[in-house]
Amino acid sequence: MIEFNNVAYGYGGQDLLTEMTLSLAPGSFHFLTGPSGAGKTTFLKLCYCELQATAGRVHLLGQDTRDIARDQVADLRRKIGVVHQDCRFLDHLSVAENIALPLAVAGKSRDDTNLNELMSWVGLAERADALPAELSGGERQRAALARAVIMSPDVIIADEPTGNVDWDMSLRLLQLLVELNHMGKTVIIATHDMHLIRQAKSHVQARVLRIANRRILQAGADL
Ligand SMILES: Nc1ncnc2c1ncn2[C@@H]1O[C@H](COP(=O)(O)OP(=O)(O)OP(=O)(O)O)[C@@H](O)[C@H]1O
Repeated sequence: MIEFNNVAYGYGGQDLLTEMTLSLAPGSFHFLTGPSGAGKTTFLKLCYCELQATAGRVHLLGQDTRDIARDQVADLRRKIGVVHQDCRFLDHLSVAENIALPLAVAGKSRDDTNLNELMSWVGLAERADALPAELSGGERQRAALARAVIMSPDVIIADEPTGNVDWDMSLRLLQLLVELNHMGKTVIIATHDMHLIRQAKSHVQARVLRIANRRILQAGADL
């Protein structure tokens, strides 16, 4: 699903990440951890073709990212839902309209039944008409997750989804991501939160990737 073969990436000519070789299987659940500034967001960007490796090969959903033409990147990204660290919304659109935005961008019609189901699933049915500015941190994260999955992607990437929410909300977000994984989605979550990783153990077979010394280490089969 996601394969790295001796991949390196650096900003401004110096390698931030190097010698990354790994394979994330379809339907797998991975946490990505490591110190602040280690390169977690950078690694995730390589996983959704926001950045191109400066060395080595990255295959996403069977395609070598070097061979993907600019106009094909949008197609690929529709198969990879991303919850960004600083989830941003269009302030003048309602929560429901923001969540449905990827459909409009892709030129697809909006199915209100599906949208309502999705909003209920993330617990935002009552907030459909609210504006983004009126949402709490946890509601924003759940709206961002709903927006990331509205195109039914194969892969969900979440960058610190529980960074600004309390423990109960962290568990709720984790539960949603576990449910997506149980539906067959490949899930990758960057987090500093070791409690969250331990908590996941009883719900999902998760693996941990750790960035240390510019390299990605697989932390073994268990947590
Ligand atoms: N566009 C950029 N140009 C130059 N340097 C960058 C750029 N983006 C990130 N960096 C640098 O690369 C390093 C890794 O950043 P990255 O955001 O990938 O780390 P991270 O592990 O996700 O950090 P955090 O846990 O704090 O979010 C940092 O030193 C950062 O300043």
